[in-house]
Amino acid sequence: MKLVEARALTKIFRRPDKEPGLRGSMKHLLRRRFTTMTAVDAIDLSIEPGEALAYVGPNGAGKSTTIKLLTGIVEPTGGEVRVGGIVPHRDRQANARQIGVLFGQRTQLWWDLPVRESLALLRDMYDISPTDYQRQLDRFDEVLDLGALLPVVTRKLSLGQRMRADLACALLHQPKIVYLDEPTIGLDIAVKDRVRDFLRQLRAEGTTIMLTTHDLADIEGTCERIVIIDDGKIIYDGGLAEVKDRYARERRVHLQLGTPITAADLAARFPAAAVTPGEAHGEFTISFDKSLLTAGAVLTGVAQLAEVVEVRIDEPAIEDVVRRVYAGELNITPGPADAAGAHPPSASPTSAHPAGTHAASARAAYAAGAADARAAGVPGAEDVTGAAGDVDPAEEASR
Ligand SMILES: Nc1ncnc2c1ncn2[C@@H]1O[C@H](COP(=O)(O)OP(=O)(O)OP(=O)(O)O)[C@@H](O)[C@H]1O
Repeated sequence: MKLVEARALTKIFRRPDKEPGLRGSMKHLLRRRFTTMTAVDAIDLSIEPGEALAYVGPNGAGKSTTIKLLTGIVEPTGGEVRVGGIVPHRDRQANARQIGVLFGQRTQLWWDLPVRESLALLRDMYDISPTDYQRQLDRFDEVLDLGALLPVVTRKLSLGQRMRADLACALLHQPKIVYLDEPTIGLDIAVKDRVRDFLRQLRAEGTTIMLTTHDLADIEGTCERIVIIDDGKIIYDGGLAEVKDRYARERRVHLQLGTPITAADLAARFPAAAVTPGEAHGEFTISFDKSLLTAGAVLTGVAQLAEVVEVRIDEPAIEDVVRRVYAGELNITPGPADAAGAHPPSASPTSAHPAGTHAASARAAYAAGAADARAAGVPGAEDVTGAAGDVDPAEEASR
């Protein structure tokens, strides 16, 4: 049985369209206007128990809203969703027992309490036995070095320490599935590595994981499936390795040669490749499509022309691939494996989307390498709260 099953799941937010200031508020009172925003647009998504899924997309694509729909914090405008057989927004308490959630941008720890007290409160809320509780604390101490953080008041934790404590909170009750929304955001490299190690360990233990991130290094080694969402629609759902294979065919061989040779000599030897000279004398990069040439053939060919002193071969990171998808350079459509496979892409309609311009600007920000489009002022990027207040009150009233 599928653990998560969503069919045509849709969330449309309504935002009051009001001019600023008191005058704007008065006008809005007399004549109420709203702008609608389709944050999640008829997505189909299923997750098997034990799967680790990367859910990626540009700012404003609908990732956090999907997670909120799966947690029950937000009620869908259309479609169906079940997690472990439970409809999340109808039975939030029962759903909470089977899920763990981490929103990297906010904490679920009590701000003025020591971490130990927050965990004890969660223990009581989830009705965890003393033995299970102690076993979990021991485990978190081992993998997250939690012990040192237990007596510290949340507001005194650094961001990295807070994230480790939040991970412990999300997993304390051994949930069936854990949703991790940007678990490495703002962390330094050392703490990121630690969190990534922890994710890999969770994966190895068979925990079902849904991971959203802008840092695609987070998903390598943890997720074998990638779902790409853009403009509220799922535009790709398939294997991570397959995406890399199909859309990341470029290889780069960086060479340091010991014999005087020109880029033109190398280019003449490899007509199917692009040759770029490096800054230092004898340095060259040969780029090619791996379906046309192999790194082995390049090395053999170069060795016939010159002495090879050093070699490095680069594969594109998945981040480059996804960035190209966002930038519209690559047209990802489901391949034969997807069409027949376990994760068919969303059959969502391709109607004009009110978020189009917004998403286009987010795509541009992402494509330009902006790791966080908040810095680029993408609207709505900070407009995410983890509370029930997420649901637009006007929208609720209109139901
Ligand atoms: N409570 C809300 N009221 C109105 N619009 C909202 C609300 N929450 C989200 N949105 C809008 O829905 C769209 C999707 O937002 P969401 O937070 O799901 O995107 P995201 O992919 O998680 O983006 P990010 O990477 O920036 O976190 C955005 O345009 C956002 O402004």
